[in-house]
Amino acid sequence: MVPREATVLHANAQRNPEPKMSRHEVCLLLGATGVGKTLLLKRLLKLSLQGAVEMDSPPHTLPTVGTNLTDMTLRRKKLTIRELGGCMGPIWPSYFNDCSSVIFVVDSSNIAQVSASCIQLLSVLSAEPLRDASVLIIFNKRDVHCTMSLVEMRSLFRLDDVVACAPQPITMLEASARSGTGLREVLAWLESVAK
Ligand SMILES: Nc1nc2c(ncn2[C@@H]2O[C@H](COP(=O)(O)OP(=O)(O)OP(=O)(O)O)[C@@H](O)[C@H]2O)c(=O)[nH]1
Ligand SMILES: [Mg+2]
Repeated sequence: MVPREATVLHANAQRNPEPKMSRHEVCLLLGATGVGKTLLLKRLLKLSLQGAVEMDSPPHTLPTVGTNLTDMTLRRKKLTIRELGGCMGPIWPSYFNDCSSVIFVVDSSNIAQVSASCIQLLSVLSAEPLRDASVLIIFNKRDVHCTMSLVEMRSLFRLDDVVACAPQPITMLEASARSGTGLREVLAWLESVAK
């Protein structure tokens, strides 16, 4: 049996949606399997707590089967980040109602997966409950060699048109959850959406 990340599994989320979370703002962390969401979350939490992260060997992660909730306090504002495992893709929309922001992670080193991720991104951006959400697209794994440049990816997948047509305010960032590049910018974006 495949070991799994310790998560809260809501397999019946469509039939029995969770009660509304009134605690804090919720930011959804979405993206295909293996793009680096859990590692990113671990790094961001450490960075928010310690102000710096030692980028030695990255902590081990396992595929998230279910959801992974992390509370953060950013400049005295509370934010809950809810990672939805890539394998949960078909039921992501069950979680769209109670969030105010979305981070969508793309593995920019996996060119075969990028086009599928862009299609997934389009369906997220066109979801009615997310109409007013702030959106951050992270091109992760920029530490891996031989990846396409962000300019090439934007042009190949017409990302500038996608962003221009979307109703949401969208920010795009390059990052590496492994090396730490771009994580401060991600944290600054989270601070801007936390209330
Ligand atoms: N080189 C490199 N590897 C990364 C980076 N981010 C994550 N990884 C690795 O990618 C693998 C998958 O990372 P996870 O964080 O578990 O991926 P995930 O998006 O949470 O996957 P699911 O939970 O299955 O949806 C792990 O081996 C990570 O160490 C990065 O920026 N660079
Ligand atoms: Mg995960």
